[in-house]
Amino acid sequence: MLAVHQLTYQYPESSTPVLDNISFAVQPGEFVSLIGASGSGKSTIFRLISGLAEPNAGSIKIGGIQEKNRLGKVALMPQKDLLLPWRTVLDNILLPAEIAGRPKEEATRQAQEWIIRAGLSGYADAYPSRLSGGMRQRVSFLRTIMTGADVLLLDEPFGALDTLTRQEMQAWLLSIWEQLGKTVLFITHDIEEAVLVSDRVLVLRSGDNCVDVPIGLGRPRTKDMVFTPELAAYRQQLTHMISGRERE
Ligand SMILES: Nc1ncnc2c1ncn2[C@@H]1O[C@H](COP(=O)(O)OP(=O)(O)OP(=O)(O)O)[C@@H](O)[C@H]1O
Repeated sequence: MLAVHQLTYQYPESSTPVLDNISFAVQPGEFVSLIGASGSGKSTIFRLISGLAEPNAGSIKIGGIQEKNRLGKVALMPQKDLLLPWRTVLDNILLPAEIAGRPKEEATRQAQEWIIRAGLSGYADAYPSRLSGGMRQRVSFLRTIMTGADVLLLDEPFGALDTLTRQEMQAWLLSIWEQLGKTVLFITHDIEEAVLVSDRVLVLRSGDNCVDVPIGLGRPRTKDMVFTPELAAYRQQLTHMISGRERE
């Protein structure tokens, strides 16, 4: 579904490339996390995949096709929810449909259905200022899926949430992902979260290619899995990989 091949990128202001010869692939319907030290280039990969910047070398294919304009095929959910404060929940969610010129009635029906399935019943006409952090992220996610894109790029969506809300949102995201069947690439700083939600974890290390770690935990995932020895072993392996200690 998504194939990144020998990607290299250097910011014009910088003297060294932030990404050097990075390759990985994500299969249709997979949930893959991207982890790595701060500054290793995770958000830059998202900028390149979503077409906000062009790589210096390498290729990005969606569904086997390399196209400059990837809008509509991939959707980016940024760290900050960027909800428009003057629009209601429903109107925020409808924004991508409006931009794409989709018929309003059909898009509204779809958005209202998602509002119910996402546990936001009764909030369609509320303004973002009335919502909790977790609710804002749900609205932001629904807006992302209303683009109709097959590949969703989620850039640390739960980074600003407290632990309990974060656990709730992880379970929520997995249940929606199971209904949607979309391909997800997910950036997180939280190794436990990466293991708990993913089929595979990609570890990005500055000046190195990324390492692919398949996660053999069964599905559905439950929050109690964080207490299992399997998860503890993955946590240790990934922590060592990020810090480079597995080479010692
Ligand atoms: N617009 C820019 N111009 C120049 N350098 C940039 C720009 N944006 C990011 N960088 C640099 O590129 C490197 C990678 O940044 P990026 O945001 O992709 O990393 P990240 O892994 O997502 O980091 P974090 O985990 O802290 O969000 C960093 O050293 C950063 O300072």
